[in-house]
Amino acid sequence: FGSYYCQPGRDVIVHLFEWKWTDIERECQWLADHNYCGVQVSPPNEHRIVTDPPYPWWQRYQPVSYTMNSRSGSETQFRNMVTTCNNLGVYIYVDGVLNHMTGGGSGTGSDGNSFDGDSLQYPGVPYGPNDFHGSDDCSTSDGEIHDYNNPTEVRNCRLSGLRDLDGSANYVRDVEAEFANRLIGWGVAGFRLDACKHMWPGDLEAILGRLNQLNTQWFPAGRNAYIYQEVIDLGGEAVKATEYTYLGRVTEFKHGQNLGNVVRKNNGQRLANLVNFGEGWGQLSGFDALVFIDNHDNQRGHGAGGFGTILTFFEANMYKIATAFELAWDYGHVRLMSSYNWPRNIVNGVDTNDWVGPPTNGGGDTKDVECFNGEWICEHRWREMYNMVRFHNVAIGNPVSNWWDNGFQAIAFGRGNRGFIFINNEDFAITQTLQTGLPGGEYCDVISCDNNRPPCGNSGGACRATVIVNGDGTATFDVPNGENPMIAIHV
Ligand SMILES: O=C(NCCCOc1c(-c2ccc(O)c(O)c2)oc2cc(O)cc(O)c2c1=O)[C@@H]1CCCN1C(=O)/C=C/c1ccc(O)c(O)c1
Ligand SMILES: [Ca+2]
Repeated sequence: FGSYYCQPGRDVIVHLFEWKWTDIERECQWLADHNYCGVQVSPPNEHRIVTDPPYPWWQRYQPVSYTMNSRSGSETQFRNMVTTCNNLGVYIYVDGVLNHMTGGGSGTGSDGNSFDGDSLQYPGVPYGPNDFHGSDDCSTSDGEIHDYNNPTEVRNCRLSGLRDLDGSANYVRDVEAEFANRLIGWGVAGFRLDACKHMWPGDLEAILGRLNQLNTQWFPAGRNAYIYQEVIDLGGEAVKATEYTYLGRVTEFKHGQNLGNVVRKNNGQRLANLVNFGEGWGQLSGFDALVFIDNHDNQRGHGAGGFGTILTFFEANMYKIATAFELAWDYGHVRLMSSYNWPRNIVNGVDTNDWVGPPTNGGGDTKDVECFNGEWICEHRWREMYNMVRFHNVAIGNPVSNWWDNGFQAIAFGRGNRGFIFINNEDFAITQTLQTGLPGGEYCDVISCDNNRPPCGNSGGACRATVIVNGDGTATFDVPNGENPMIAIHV
């Protein structure tokens, strides 16, 4: 389940976090025009409506049932989005929350179904007490996870109060597989499975074994759903990401942590050290890894070294450096984050507003997306991002080549004869003549310009001088420091 299907020349997926289905449907034309492979969407099934704090983003991660009315829209809107996007060759990956239901307390979900977390009643499914882990599965006094060095506790006890489903029960496995198969029938291409660290690999295996193959209206016959499992493994815990790689891909959280530390120059880290970035840094095999700079949770300061490590749109210049490297490098399946803005307020290392949900008119609705209006960040639409997606696509299948570094904070490397990038994270400009491996000719810097070949397109005056590659493949790079300290060229 670790291999994925993209239209030719496409590869990168983007997480349109908390976008409504109607907005994603509209965005798929632009995503097709810019050769993105697909979109990760927020959990589409019925979720709790949390009012204290008011409508936090993590209410989506408290399922009430598997019916399809959520903050992002209705079943019809979801199915229309899948059809429109699939017809454009932009595929949909669903965020599946299979480990748990809600926390304690009772109420009504986003699709009008009641629930009672205290008595373990979810009539919208239906689930009852028998479908959850109990004291014979979880041995802690309060039923909560406390010891992350106890793999049974991590799987069978409650994660921050969330009612923990018994994934060993055939009924639970059948119900969850039926939910996934319903979506597969509509044309969904795969799933991001939430909180897999808290599920037994064997239980996940049983659910995946129940999945149908993808809808042949859009996919070749015999293709399995693409599966990537969220396992937050930064080392130091009993549960390892490698326990899940036999089932599909696994999120590699060390990737964003390492790149954040290197680009921030934390504890003497150097860009030159990236020469063997990937498995050489103790990360998963690139063929098992789903990689990213930040995700919806750690962009809010949770985990992975908190605010001093993970890079986000708040640190835009460093974020673009890390993303350009990630897209030019040849490791893992890349997922870009696309965020909404919120009033970050760090007090004693914690963001007091880390719960804030997407832009709303109040009352837990979500406003229509308008990129760059101060509310929706749309990182995937930043020129530096979508132009490096094109670099990434052009370079697919070509090895890293012609590596150069200055031993410190400046590097350059190519991808066969397809592309070449120079990244200068020093605090001074650098001029260097290097072997690029590219055919001779005139190239535009795709970081600052619109096009890869003249006419470069001025992109608001940002476009820097062109790069002349000589017949022998050498070229001279004049790379500034500071804002966008990179030059990237490709055929
Ligand atoms: O302080 C919080 N949580 C306690 C810290 C535990 O963090 C959580 C982890 C978590 C954190 C670190 C780990 O190493 C780990 O194995 C699990 O995974 C979740 C997954 C969910 O589907 C729903 C959740 O509420 C959580 C969660 O609370 C706040 C308030 C409740 C939601 N939440 C949160 O912070 C919500 C976080 C969250 C929500 C969805 C995610 O997919 C995710 O990765 C994190
Ligand atoms: Ca569990």
